[in-house]
Amino acid sequence: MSVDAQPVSELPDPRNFGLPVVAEDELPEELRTLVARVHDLVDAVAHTEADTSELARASAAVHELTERLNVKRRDVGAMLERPRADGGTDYQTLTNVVSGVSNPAAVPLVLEETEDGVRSEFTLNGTYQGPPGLVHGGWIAALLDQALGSASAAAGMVGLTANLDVNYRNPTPLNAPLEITARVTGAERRKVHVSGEIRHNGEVTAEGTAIMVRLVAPS
Ligand SMILES: CCCCC/C=C\C/C=C\C/C=C\C/C=C\CCCC(=O)SCCNC(=O)CCNC(=O)[C@H](O)C(C)(C)COP(=O)(O)OP(=O)(O)OC[C@H]1O[C@@H](n2cnc3c(N)ncnc32)[C@H](O)[C@@H]1OP(=O)(O)O
Repeated sequence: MSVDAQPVSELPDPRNFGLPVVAEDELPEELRTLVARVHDLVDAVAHTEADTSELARASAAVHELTERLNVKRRDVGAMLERPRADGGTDYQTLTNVVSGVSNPAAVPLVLEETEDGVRSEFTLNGTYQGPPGLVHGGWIAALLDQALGSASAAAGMVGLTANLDVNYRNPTPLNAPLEITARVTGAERRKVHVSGEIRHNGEVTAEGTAIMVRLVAPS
């Protein structure tokens, strides 16, 4: 495969796409704590066997809380801006459902840059259940999509997924340590070819390839 697309050193500025940007240090620690607690709450609700009066009390409390938080809402599409170790700037969608820092539904997946791409270790609780005790295949695809897109972005080539191909090799367990890795394998014009895997105890449970099509900032 030919590699004739030169990676750009800087990611495109989301402001050029009309998106609001939030600096990482503007994000209060209290929000991060709330996100982590609501993440645990979802798992608790999914699995609770509390009695009906307890359920009614919890339901009223959550409803009241939702109304309070909705009084002041962030724009959809807000991007989180943070400095990179190499002096550049990294951007992430703040509410991304797989890795968004402010999204309690997110895994959350914290992808670190490696020599050849990106990598993360993570564990999925019962919220992500598909077959009994196993991770839902759609979420496996979402995790791979995120890692593949991040590998492309880490190489300076931010794009949208045009094509995603996933093979499920072995069941992916809940509540067990998992590893995800992804890298760019080639690029031609605006197409970026990426591949990645999810592993449990070193064994591949799922692998994926994708074609990301690089974004062109509006002029
Ligand atoms: C939105 C602004 C964001 C600003 C961001 C700034 C900074 C962000 C920084 C970091 C982000 C970090 C990480 C990102 C991590 C994860 C991302 C998650 C990824 C997703 O979750 S993303 C959601 C799902 N995704 C979509 O929502 C896409 C819907 N779709 C489209 O929006 C268009 O379809 C598009 C844009 C894909 C292409 O459209 P287009 O008009 O721009 O390009 P065009 O058609 O000319 O194709 C150009 C070349 O791609 C080939 N090509 C096209 N389609 C193909 C296909 N299906 N299969 C194989 N090849 C294909 C053609 O054959 C041609 O190839 P060739 O050069 O060889 O002729």
